[in-house]
Amino acid sequence: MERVNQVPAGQPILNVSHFQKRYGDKIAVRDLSLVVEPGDIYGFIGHNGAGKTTLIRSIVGAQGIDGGSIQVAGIDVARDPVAAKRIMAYVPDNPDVYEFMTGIQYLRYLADIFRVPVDARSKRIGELSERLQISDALADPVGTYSHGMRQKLVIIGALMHNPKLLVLDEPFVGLDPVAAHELKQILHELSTRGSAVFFSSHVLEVVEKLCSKVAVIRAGELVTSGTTDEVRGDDSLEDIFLELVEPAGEGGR
Ligand SMILES: Nc1ncnc2c1ncn2[C@@H]1O[C@H](COP(=O)(O)OP(=O)(O)OP(=O)(O)O)[C@@H](O)[C@H]1O
Repeated sequence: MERVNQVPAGQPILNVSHFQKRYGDKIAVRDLSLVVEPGDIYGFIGHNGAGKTTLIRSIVGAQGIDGGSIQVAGIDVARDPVAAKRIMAYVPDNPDVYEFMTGIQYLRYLADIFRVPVDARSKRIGELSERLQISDALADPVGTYSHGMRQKLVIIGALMHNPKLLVLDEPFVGLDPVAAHELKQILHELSTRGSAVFFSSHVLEVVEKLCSKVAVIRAGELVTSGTTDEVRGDDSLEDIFLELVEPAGEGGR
C-alpha cells in the first residue's frame, strides 16, 4: 500500500464535536467530542450498550447524527457524505457479505466502487489474502465461509482503497491468533503511512498494546480520553476501565 494523500497540516483525520444520537426518546450518546490525528491507532472502549457502535455507525455514515458534527479530514460527514465515505473504510461488527458472490468477486466489486485501478487492486488482494491466509478460499462463494473468513474478507475489502481513516467495530472477534496478529501488524503499518485507525474493542490487552490513544465511554458519555499512557497512568487499562465503568455499587449498565 502506498502512502495516502496527506491530510493538510494540523487537520485531524477525525473530529467528533459534541456528537449526540438518539433512538426514539432514548439518548444513546450525548455531547461526545474526540479527535483522531494522522498516525493514531485509537481504541474506543466501554461496557455493552455504552454507545460504541452508535458513534461508529454515525462516523461512517451508516446512520445520521442528531446533534454536533463529525468531520473526516475536514469533510463534514453529514454535509458531504460521499466525499467523506471515499476516504474512509468501515469494518462492522457483523461481517455480512453478499453470499452469492465469491470472495474475489466481492473484493473486485468493492474495488470498482472505490475506483481502485486494476493493477493496484490485484497487488493488494494478493498481498492481504496471503497475510490473512484466505487466498485459497477466494474462488469459493461467501455463503460457504465461516464467520472468521468473512471477517478477513471484509477487512481486505476495507483496505482496498488505502483509506485515510479505517473504522472497525470489534475487529478481533472471531479471528484466529495468526489473523489477529496479522491484523495488528496491518493496522500498525497503516498508521505509519499517515492514515489513522479508530476501533472499538472489549479486548483491553490488545487496546493497551496496540493503541496510541484511547477513549472510554460509559452510558453514552465519554468519561476519559487521551494517550494510552495518560489514561492508564501507573495502572493497567483493565484497572482503569473497571474503576471508570463500574463504580462501587453501581455497575454502569
Ligand atoms: N437501533 C436501535 N434502536 C434502539 N436502541 C438502540 C439501537 N441501537 C442501539 N440502541 C441502544 O443504544 C445504546 C447504545 O448501543 P450501542 O450498540 O451503541 O452499544 P455498544 O457500546 O456498541 O455495545 P456492545 O459492546 O454490546 O456492542 C444501547 O442502550 C442500545 O440498546
